[in-house]
Amino acid sequence: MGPRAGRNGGKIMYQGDFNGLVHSGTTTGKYLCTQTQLKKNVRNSNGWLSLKDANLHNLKNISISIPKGVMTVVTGVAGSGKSTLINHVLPKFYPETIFIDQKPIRASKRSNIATFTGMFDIIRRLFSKANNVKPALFSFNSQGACPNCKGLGVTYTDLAFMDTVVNVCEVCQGNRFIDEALSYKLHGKNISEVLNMTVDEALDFFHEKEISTVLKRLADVGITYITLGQPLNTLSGGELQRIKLADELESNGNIYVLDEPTTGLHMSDISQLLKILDRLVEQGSTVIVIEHNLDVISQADWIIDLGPFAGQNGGRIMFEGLPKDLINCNSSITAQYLKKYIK
Ligand SMILES: Nc1ncnc2c1ncn2[C@@H]1O[C@H](COP(=O)(O)OP(=O)(O)OP(=O)(O)O)[C@@H](O)[C@H]1O
Repeated sequence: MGPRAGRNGGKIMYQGDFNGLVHSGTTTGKYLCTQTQLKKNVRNSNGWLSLKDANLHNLKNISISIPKGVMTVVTGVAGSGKSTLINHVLPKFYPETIFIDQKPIRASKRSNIATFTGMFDIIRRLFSKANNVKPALFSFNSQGACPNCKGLGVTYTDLAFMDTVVNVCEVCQGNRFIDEALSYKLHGKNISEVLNMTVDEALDFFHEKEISTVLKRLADVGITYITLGQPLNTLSGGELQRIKLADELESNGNIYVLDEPTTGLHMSDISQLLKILDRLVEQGSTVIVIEHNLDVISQADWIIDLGPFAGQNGGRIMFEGLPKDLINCNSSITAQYLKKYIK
């Protein structure tokens, strides 16, 4: 399916056998043709995070140093202790660690990209100033809300023993606002039309620095095609992860952890994710990724491999060091796979 995401997707790009897909010229086909290579120029660390005597769950009293200012990938078979070490032990030593995951941001049906990024407050102020009325009139959470759907744009009908039925609000026709709010315009568009703009369209529409900076960050992580008003609870895990990363793009000196961030991502999404992680590192942050995906492992500056097996048969450090040296580590299962699949 493709060719891209959101409104720009939804078309069948190819159907047939695997061989045909490889030669189809589609984005998926092109990625299947490319051979993964180990990163040649790894970055140097600018310090170390030190974890001592970790014995939680299956960890065998291990002590380890994780390089700062580079991307470390933590590998090992399922159940070897990766999450225990990085998600549970690391924050005990470094509570400032920031976890970026694919989980819902806020379950609220009312949150969207515009509210989450703080852009909506600025947009409401612009509407207010242009029309000399209160900003609250342009809020679907208060004064401007359609009274029938309470600003949700849809109504929910609970049916016993069946899924809730969702209908477009018959009063506002899904645009969430009362008529008075919709009668006011900013550069020729009403507030509902603005929320229906994609990030790309909004970048053309808004020239105010406060808004375009936020929009640019979203575009940088590939969120160009989502409308400002799309509820956060309808975004995919990969999209949520990118929105969280967009929020961090200007930060530096932080410690970020991502636990299997490639889950559910297409190969082209993975290369975009790697570019974002690189940008965080270039800005002076430390990135630690727990991953099984060879495309990510191959781009590490430093690798920590746990094993040898799962549960009580795991919890030991099999390897820590540069990716090129892992290849020669005979006791590591990860090394055997790296040798097979990576040039
Ligand atoms: N809360 C817990 N209590 C007891 N044992 C646990 C707990 N959490 C994890 N374990 C065990 O510790 C071991 C390591 O689990 P962990 O989740 O760290 O593995 P992992 O390498 O991250 O695996 P995966 O790749 O499947 O996520 C496993 O045997 C697991 O069953």
